[in-house]
Amino acid sequence: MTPGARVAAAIAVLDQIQGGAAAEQALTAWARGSRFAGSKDRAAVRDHVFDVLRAKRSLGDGTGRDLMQRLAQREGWIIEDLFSGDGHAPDPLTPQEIDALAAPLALSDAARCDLPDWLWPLWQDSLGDRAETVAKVQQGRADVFLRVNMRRGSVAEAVNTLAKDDVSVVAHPTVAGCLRVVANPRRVKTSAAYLSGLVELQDAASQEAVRRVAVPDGARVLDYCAGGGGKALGFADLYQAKVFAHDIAPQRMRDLPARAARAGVTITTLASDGLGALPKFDVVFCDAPCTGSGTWRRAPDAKWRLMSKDLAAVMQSQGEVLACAAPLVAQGGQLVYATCSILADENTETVKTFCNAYPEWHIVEENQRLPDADGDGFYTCTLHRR
Ligand SMILES: C[S@@+](CC[C@H](N)C(=O)[O-])C[C@H]1O[C@@H](n2cnc3c(N)ncnc32)[C@H](O)[C@@H]1O
Repeated sequence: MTPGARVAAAIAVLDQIQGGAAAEQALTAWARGSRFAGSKDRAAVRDHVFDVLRAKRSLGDGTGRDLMQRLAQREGWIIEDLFSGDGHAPDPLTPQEIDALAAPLALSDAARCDLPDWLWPLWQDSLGDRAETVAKVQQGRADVFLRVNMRRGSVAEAVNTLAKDDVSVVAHPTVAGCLRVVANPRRVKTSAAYLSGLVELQDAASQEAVRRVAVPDGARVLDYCAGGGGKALGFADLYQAKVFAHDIAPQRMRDLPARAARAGVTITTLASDGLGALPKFDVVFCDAPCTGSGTWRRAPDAKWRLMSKDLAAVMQSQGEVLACAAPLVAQGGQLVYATCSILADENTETVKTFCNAYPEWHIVEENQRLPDADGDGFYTCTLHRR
């Protein structure tokens, strides 16, 4: 596909999304109907779509065609070359479009920061004088990070094995065993290092969250909201612990046995029924359902789809998770609450509400990481029983 044809494809996908389709579904539907598109074309179209979605409001929030014109302008691309009308490229700009593009957009603070109006005050309450900076970080792309699985080899072995597949990495500045992919991130999943379990895809912030937990040798660790099992795999790799995984939706853990086998670790999945009758756990890690506001660079349509009623529902789930997980913690054990959100309502406020309802629990350590060049936003709070 020519660069113009890729822009035309992105316009079609963006129109679907602006019409209410989810981004991943719209991209998948386009790819299915475009068998002529190679992997580089699909990647380029996806990048265009996601670059627009991260900054949809500050680009003027119009049709797919309007948005791609504004993106091209922002990126300094030669618009006439892309909107040429040649082959499968979009039609040339009309005189009205040329005038519209020349006029600066009148943007509210929320639009400039690419957030929905209803969320902007909550965002400011949560982030104070960093509200704008953090919002603007989320307008850009996030790097891909890998966790070296120490059970399979060393960091040096991982770096060398990845290099053989042309995947270049550098060490994360603060998180041990974490590598930033600096070339060919799309080759990771087919690389020998990944297929042999030497590296796992995981954001630096999630890796740091697992490393923050002090897990004694022989401890029983429960990843209570395991989902795909990223945190459980991290615990099993890093600590001499017996690791268990649970999720209210057990089908989300379906790939975990294969992932654990690839990593060379043992993780026991547990059903909700009978969980309370099992011996208690020394660590119960609750990677609670959340808005994902710390990861919106990776899933940018989530911030546009989120409604205030969704935030209320997610906060209710978070309270339920803590209330159900707390009794599973052994005497002297730790309850760790975590989210990949940066909204105080889902973090400090949820924990405060829990501690008010269950005063036997108190906060021992709290950490809020904000999204930046070195990873996503992530919150952890360790609670002990009095
Ligand atoms: C943020 S995701 C977990 C991500 C996962 N830990 C990982 O690292 O890939 C939250 C998970 O919590 C689960 N969940 C939601 N409500 C729950 C509940 N009441 N009890 C247990 N799990 C719950 C969801 O099914 C979802 O898989």
